[in-house]
Amino acid sequence: MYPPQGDGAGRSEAAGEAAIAASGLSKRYGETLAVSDLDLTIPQGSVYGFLGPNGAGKTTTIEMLTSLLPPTSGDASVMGVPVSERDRVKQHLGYLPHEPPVYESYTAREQLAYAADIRNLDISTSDDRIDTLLDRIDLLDVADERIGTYSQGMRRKVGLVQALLHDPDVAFLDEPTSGLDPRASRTVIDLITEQVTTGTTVFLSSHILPVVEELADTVGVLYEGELVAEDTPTALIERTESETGQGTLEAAFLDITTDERAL
Ligand SMILES: Nc1ncnc2c1ncn2[C@@H]1O[C@H](COP(=O)(O)OP(=O)(O)OP(=O)(O)O)[C@@H](O)[C@H]1O
Repeated sequence: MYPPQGDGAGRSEAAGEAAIAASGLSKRYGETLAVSDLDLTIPQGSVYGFLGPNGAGKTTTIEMLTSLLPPTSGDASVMGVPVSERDRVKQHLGYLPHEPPVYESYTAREQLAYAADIRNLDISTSDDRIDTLLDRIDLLDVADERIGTYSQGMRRKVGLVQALLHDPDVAFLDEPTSGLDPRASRTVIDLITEQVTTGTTVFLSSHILPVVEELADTVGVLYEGELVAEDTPTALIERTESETGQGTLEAAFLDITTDERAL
């Protein structure tokens, strides 16, 4: 963690534990079974690409894994901590949701200082980290301008920095490159790659399949609430290539979510 905080639980204390584990995880909204009997074991320091068509249950899954939404049934843990223990789980997490939680009236620097304060980060080191990350992501020049004046892509980048600020054990990133131009997208991909080299586990949900193909060690495909495929990007592509005739994750995804293959 950056710096060590909370109950002291961190990557070293959770050595050997899966970063994310789920068993029979399900969520029902009335008649809708949004997530059905999901099992996951995601090792520390890996990138898990989480794919699925609109309405497949990705956001619902992420909200259960980040302790924001109680499951209807099943269990899940992050770094060995059950998701029912919200305060403890939150200490391990960074989360970039679909809508980055930022205040329009704050500057990026104020927003990130506020996030650091909430996380009880040491101010002298967090100020340096904020500047380093803002520079890394090409926002340093506008760091003292109000977020209300930012483009959607710039807000997304602030949200990403906010999610990574405390060097989390596990980062849940929902569409980190959505709305970014190719150069900004490349910067974000490189930043995520660097973060993973420090040991952070990334749970990456995105419809931008070339980004998932590049970053993910393992890809899980959710279809109507069920995990219908899980493998390395290469294996998923090879498995479907004879039918699709194309060697891309996008072609594999379209094939898998058309005929709903079993694991
Ligand atoms: N609060 C809610 N109340 C009732 N139904 C919900 C609620 N949230 C989600 N759902 C339903 O659960 C299912 C899964 O939704 P979810 O938002 O998890 O999908 P998703 O994979 O994140 O979709 P997208 O890619 O469009 O963001 C959908 O059928 C959706 O309508």
